[in-house]
Amino acid sequence: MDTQFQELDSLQRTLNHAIDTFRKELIAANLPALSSQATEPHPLDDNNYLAPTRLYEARRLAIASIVQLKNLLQYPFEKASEDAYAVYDRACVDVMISTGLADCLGKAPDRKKGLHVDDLQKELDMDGRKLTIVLRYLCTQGWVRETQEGVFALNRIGNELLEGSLGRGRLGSPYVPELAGTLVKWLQHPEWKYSDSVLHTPVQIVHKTDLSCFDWVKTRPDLFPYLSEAMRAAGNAYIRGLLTDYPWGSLEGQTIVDCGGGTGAMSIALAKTFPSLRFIIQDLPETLTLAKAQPQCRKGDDYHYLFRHVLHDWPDDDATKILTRTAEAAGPKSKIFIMETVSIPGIIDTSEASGGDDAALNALNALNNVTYEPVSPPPFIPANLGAASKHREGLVIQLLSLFNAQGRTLADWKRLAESSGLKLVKVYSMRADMSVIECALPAQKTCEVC
Ligand SMILES: C[S@@+](CC[C@H](N)C(=O)[O-])C[C@H]1O[C@@H](n2cnc3c(N)ncnc32)[C@H](O)[C@@H]1O
Repeated sequence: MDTQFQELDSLQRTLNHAIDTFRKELIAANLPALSSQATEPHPLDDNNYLAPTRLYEARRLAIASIVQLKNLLQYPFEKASEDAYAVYDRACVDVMISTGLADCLGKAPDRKKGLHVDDLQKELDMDGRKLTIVLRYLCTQGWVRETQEGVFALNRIGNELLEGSLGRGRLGSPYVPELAGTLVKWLQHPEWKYSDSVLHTPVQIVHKTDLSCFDWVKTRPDLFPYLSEAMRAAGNAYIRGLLTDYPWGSLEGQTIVDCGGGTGAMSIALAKTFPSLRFIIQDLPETLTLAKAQPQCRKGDDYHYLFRHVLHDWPDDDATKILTRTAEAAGPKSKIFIMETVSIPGIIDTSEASGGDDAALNALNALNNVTYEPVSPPPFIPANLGAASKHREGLVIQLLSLFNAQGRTLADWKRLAESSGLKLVKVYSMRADMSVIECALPAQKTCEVC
């Protein structure tokens, strides 16, 4: 390889290989080609479809290399300009959802052709001149396309903005732009900047309250439907990966206590797939502060404990209290399942020692469909696959704003388990935005119950 263009060549090779693999896998899985202009979602868009491992990884690698290439090639001033206006990305998507614009385009008599802004003006009672500018901006993000001057159609991915979709539920999480808007002030707050208290977050600044996020939400029942939709979306978007990439079947006949299980979405999905498993869903009608957290009343070897998207809401001190109560209740045979994101530092390996492009691309070819293992990134691709993990890191920063919560790496999860009297047994990667971090009592701990 010409070393002068090493980075460009390596990224191009990764992208080509990832796209070739993606195409082959689509054919092997008997799936249709992707089209941005299709009106119906592609089978890959369905949260109930689980992509074969090679297809899943090829897609992530392609996205990672496309954005690395963009960063390499783009005029830096234009990148800065894009970020200067990025706030409008979200604002224009909000316009699509909140004004009924997306649903209107979704109901166009000819969805492929779309609707003229004059028709949109009549239907929505909004100024067509202004809507044109909003819609042209949304074209740059891929949500819509302009089929003729002034005529706009919803692209395939735009289905995710329609009523009832998971994406719309995710976007409905209230006050996110306002919370993001206080980040600068909060990070430099004279008294709070080193605090990890749930009482010292952007929530208190935005809502001018002394209450924690959980307590403040109780004063706003009008927000409950949006919060529960956002939670449902976060939990269900990758449900098939969550059900497949951990050997839940090995727990046949046993009982899982779903701690902070909310409306039980995870337990219900598991119960449907593994009917011999039994579940106890624990949550509180009103969320307690950790100070009031109760000891776990289901004790001993008869129980395993599941925490999905619970510990990510809490700073380390509180998360340690939750897991310590669980360790006290667990028996030597109990498993503690933490289903959360394991943050990976975005380090880029450019050394020859990594085996170069070939090692990673061969690893992609060698993936089987029995066990899911993420491939190690090729040179010039960050270890966390960069842009392909933006949605995961986005959740982490949102939770930081809401709860002072922490993004945890593998080392952080291990430390948290150990400081709570548990040991980390194994991390199962999943075709999902979270992993199963399996913990248990250390061998020497004797069960207080049995
Ligand atoms: C982000 S939701 C996750 C819900 C569910 N595990 C899922 O994945 O769909 C966090 C849940 O933790 C619950 N929670 C918070 N504090 C709690 C406490 N002290 N005791 C029990 N549940 C609590 C909340 O009520 C909420 O249902």
